[in-house]
Amino acid sequence: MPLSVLITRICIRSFHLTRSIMSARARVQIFPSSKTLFDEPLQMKVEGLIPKQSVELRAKLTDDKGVVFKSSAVYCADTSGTVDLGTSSSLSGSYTGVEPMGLFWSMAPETPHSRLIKRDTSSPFLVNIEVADTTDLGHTLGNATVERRFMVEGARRVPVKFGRVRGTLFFPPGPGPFPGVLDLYTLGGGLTEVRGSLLANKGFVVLCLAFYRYDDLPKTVTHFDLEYFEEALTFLRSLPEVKGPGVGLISISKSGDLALAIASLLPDVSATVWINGCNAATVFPLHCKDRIFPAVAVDISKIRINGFGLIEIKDVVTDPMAEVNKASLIPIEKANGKFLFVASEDDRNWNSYLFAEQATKRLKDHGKDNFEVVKYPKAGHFLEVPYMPFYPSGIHAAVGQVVSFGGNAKVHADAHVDLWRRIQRFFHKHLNSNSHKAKL
Ligand SMILES: CCCCCCCCCCCCCCCCCCCC(=O)SCCNC(=O)CCNC(=O)[C@H](O)C(C)(C)COP(=O)(O)OP(=O)(O)OC[C@H]1O[C@@H](n2cnc3c(N)ncnc32)[C@H](O)[C@@H]1OP(=O)(O)O
Repeated sequence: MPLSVLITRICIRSFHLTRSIMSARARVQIFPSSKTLFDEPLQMKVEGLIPKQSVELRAKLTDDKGVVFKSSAVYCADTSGTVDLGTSSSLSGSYTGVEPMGLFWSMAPETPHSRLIKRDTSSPFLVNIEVADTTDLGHTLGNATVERRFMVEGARRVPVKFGRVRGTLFFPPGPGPFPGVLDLYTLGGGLTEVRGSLLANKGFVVLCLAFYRYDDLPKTVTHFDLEYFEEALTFLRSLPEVKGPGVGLISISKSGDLALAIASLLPDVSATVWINGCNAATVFPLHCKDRIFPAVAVDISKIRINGFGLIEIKDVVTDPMAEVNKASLIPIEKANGKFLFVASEDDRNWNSYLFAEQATKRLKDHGKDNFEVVKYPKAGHFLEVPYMPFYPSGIHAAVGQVVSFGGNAKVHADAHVDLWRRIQRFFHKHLNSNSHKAKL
């Protein structure tokens, strides 16, 4: 190698070395604290950088199934050597622009098509934040660990085995009584505690209910029985901490039709949140004493492959209003409580937007106005809690293969934040609670 090239290389290396030594003490500041609830925003600042230094911020967590979720964003420090995520723009990476919580909602799984899994919400997620030089040396300049918790101090998590009922109960701190909410998740079975544990922090006793493939519940099902949900509601209402008689329901996807049936056919359900569900029984028949709601017909010729090579099943569930599906429709006009229908306009799992329209038309046709509707343009199927990593595709429990769930990451993340406020407001309003209202 010619001497001049060698000297140039040594100079470049020592320049990078000096830069990284100079900024090795970059401080990552987290406000209000490095220990926050999963659904709480936080502010992050990196100080002690070289003025105008280009850095990459990286976030990483490992979920309860061992899947690593990561995000990164490139920033340019200001003239005082600071990157403030509340005001600085990400120039490239997992997101661009000013996104104070971008490092959280834009995390993507290393194992493609994975959903962030938290099995036991009594422990937090630990998110590692790293600040790295963007030069080819890529030195770590600073780091921090952020704890994202699911339960406030004093909240209680109690696994439930009562009669046939299986799930987990979450109690807010204090003696109560609090309004009760039954949380139903989606197809695939198991138990999902994330939404329920966070909702309990807002002043509700929440029973996250498993309905199959969990503990000693059946591994597979051929139909659902309304009586199981009745047993769960009776149990929830019987708790001294629960203010009755009216309770709330929250559902998503497949459990949307279950929630409509529970609210319409069982007594004392005062408020039902339906997120991207259907207005007719789906996938499995629903047995309700002597009445059976058959599953709405599917047309698998409607399966298509989208531009990313992913299966799209949006039109596979046929129109619930079609003659062939009349017996599957849930008679929601029988419900005495209130409904919050939430529909994502880019739901590629099924046409939840149409189903919400049909449900509200049915209520109006029966002279009822006991509902609110919120629609999210460009949001996808899995609407969850704030800052949940976007889940645009995954293995579908009914299809057994990866399907597209739709949505735009940024719009979907904003919908999470907006919806979470609406859900709390809706439950506080209709479940007669005066506590926590001030915060909303
Ligand atoms: C072009 C060619 C195409 C060909 C396709 C042909 C297909 C034709 C069929 C067409 C049918 C079309 C029907 C359309 C109907 C559409 C409408 C249906 C309604 C919906 O859309 S519902 C939305 C669907 N939702 C999902 O799919 C959920 C997303 N997916 C997932 O969550 C997961 O991937 C899934 C599917 C649940 C499976 O994940 P998996 O890893 O297998 O399982 P789990 O992680 O859930 O469970 C593993 C294991 O852990 C136990 N478990 C669960 N929770 C807990 C807990 N909290 N604590 C402890 N243990 C837990 C669970 O019981 C499991 O134990 P096992 O012993 O059973 O392994």
